[in-house]
Amino acid sequence: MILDTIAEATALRVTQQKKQIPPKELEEAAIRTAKAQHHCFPFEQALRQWDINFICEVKKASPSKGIIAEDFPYVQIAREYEQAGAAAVSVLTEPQFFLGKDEYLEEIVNAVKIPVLRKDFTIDPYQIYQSKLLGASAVLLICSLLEQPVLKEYLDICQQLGLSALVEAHDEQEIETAADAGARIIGVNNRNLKTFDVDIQNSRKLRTLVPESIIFVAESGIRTADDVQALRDAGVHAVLIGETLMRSPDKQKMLHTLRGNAYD
Ligand SMILES: O=P(O)(O)OC[C@@H](O)[C@@H](O)c1c[nH]c2ccccc12
Repeated sequence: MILDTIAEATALRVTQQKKQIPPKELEEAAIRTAKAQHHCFPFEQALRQWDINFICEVKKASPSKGIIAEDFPYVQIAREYEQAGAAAVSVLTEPQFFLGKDEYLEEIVNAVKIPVLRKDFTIDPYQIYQSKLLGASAVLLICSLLEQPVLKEYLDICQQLGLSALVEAHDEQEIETAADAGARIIGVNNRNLKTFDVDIQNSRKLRTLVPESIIFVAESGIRTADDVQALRDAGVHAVLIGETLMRSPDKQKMLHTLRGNAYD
């Protein structure tokens, strides 16, 4: 199964990275960085600004779609998202299956003012400390990769670092796990990471299971203004959109169209 394969590759990557910078050293540096900042969780705040808020993703490729963007001026793309009114940017850093890089994230953080989510497959606390040092405002925690006590432990580390966590759930059971662990932001993925099937109704169906005190993000497969409207009507706080924007030559115009106020 693809998710297990990606998780295994990630574990190998982290093992290699630990030889460069030992975990203790990385952890201490991240905690120092956090202490020098005030903890205001900008990612979380950004997702409660408007009736619906856009997290726009910078993604070159994916295992289900192959190469999405041949031409990949990632900093420029992030700037366009910001100019078009995105609430936050999501950056894939997984190198093998999504052709991401930590450097993309670092450069984008330095180029935009809106908060940046590090999209990677978190299976080790090392990656959370790393994300802090790369300048991310949030990390992704995928429920199906993390057992219950581990999820809670990772959320505590995020809290200590002033990092937000987007906790990804795919079904009723995972939503319960996420809420029990204390997630403040739950993302429901419309793409089943085991089969790659996309069903945009998934996040609508599961919306009512998440209390209003927790931010609800609908993720994946969002293509049209009607999709966005349906999710707005269902009361989601934010949508996470990658491919539709990455394939669009005019990202600013596409974001306006999706929002339902095309200026043409
Ligand atoms: O490109 P899309 O269909 O708009 O989807 C974006 C985002 O939701 C998707 O990239 C994603 C959601 N959860 C993930 C977990 C890992 C990697 C990627 C993802």
